Amino acid sequence: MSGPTIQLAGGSGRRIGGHHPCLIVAEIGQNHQGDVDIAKRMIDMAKRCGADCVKLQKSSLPDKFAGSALRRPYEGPHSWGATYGEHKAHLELSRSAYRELQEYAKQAGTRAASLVDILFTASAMDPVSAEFLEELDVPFVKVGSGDADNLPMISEIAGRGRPVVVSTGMQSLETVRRVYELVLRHTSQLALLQCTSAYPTPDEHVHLRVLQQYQQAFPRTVIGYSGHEQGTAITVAAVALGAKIVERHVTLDHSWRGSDHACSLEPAQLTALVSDIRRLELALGTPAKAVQPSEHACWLKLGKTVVARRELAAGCRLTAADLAVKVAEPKGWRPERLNQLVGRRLRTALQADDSVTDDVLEPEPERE
Ligand SMILES: CC(=O)N[C@H](C=O)[C@@H](O)[C@H](O)[C@H](O)COP(=O)(O)O
Ligand SMILES: C=C(OP(=O)(O)O)C(=O)O
Repeated sequence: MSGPTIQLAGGSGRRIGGHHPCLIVAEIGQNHQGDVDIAKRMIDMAKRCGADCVKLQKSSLPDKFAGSALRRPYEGPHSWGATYGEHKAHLELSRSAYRELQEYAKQAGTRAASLVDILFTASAMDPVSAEFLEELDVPFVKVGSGDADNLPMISEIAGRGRPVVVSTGMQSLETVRRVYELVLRHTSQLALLQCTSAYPTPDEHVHLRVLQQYQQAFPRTVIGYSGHEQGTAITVAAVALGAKIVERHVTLDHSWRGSDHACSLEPAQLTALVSDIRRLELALGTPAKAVQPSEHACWLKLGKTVVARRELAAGCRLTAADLAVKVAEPKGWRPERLNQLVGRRLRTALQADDSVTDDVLEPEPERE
């Protein structure tokens, strides 16, 4: 069974889920440090490393945060202002910057000498930003974990029919089920991502097996993974467990100021992640067990065959004690059929270690 798929919007023509390659999303988030030029460098980096999509986080600050949250002091090594409001204002890119970056992403393929562009989208951090992303005609709207229980906003987004990808950090299975049922009332274009919202996430809090739980509990949707752990191995494993979208924060430098850099992938890691996922997809193959053409050379060199255990005269009737299993030339009878040789008569004499081939045997007597 190939499983549900989503047709991405915005003219990309791409599908995700089913047998389609895993969509690899490079989450720029706010790692652009509030600087459009860094965001552009990150788009080019993501394209060069082979990611399918870049993603930012769009907020309208007074719509995402109450005054109390904007006024709270925010001091520390990752802060860009004395209050959380100042910090977030520094990191928020304007609507015109988003338009500029969307155009820039459209040309990313050309700059990387590739025929394929990189998809560009963002998470809608509030309903006003969700409307803006609709205007931008993004391939899908991302709903981050902080909004996974924001059913009013999710309902509005799903009502517009554009594919929606919901991360489910900080949520219970019951909440995720509500999201699933709500979105499916509007559209089938839904993906649910297992996520743990801890930066970085301790390995024991990742729970990749939730992917299997989601596949069973939410069979009509595409399942994926948004990771905040360190390194790439766990995200590759998520694909082995069936994730059809993976999202990871990316950075140009782990040591930069900002809460997300520590769990973000630098370019070499992103390249390795993409290459490992693509190798894994090939390696997952099909459930059909079959001898592969590439195994032939090994079989010729090391495959076993039935041989004479000792010198045997022409005309003798073979017993199990006459036969052994060894690597030999030429290939003769396969060891799994050794029992069928017992009672057969030899047409030609054999030396010890000679292969038992069809042409050393008298024809099998006709059965009555
Ligand atoms: C839950 C959620 O939105 N998480 C986002 C996505 O993973 C994060 O990127 C946050 O925006 C980021 O960690 C916030 O950091 P600060 O509070 O230092 O701006
Ligand atoms: C918070 C976000 O995502 P996640 O919950 O997947 O980290 C986001 O995309 O803005």
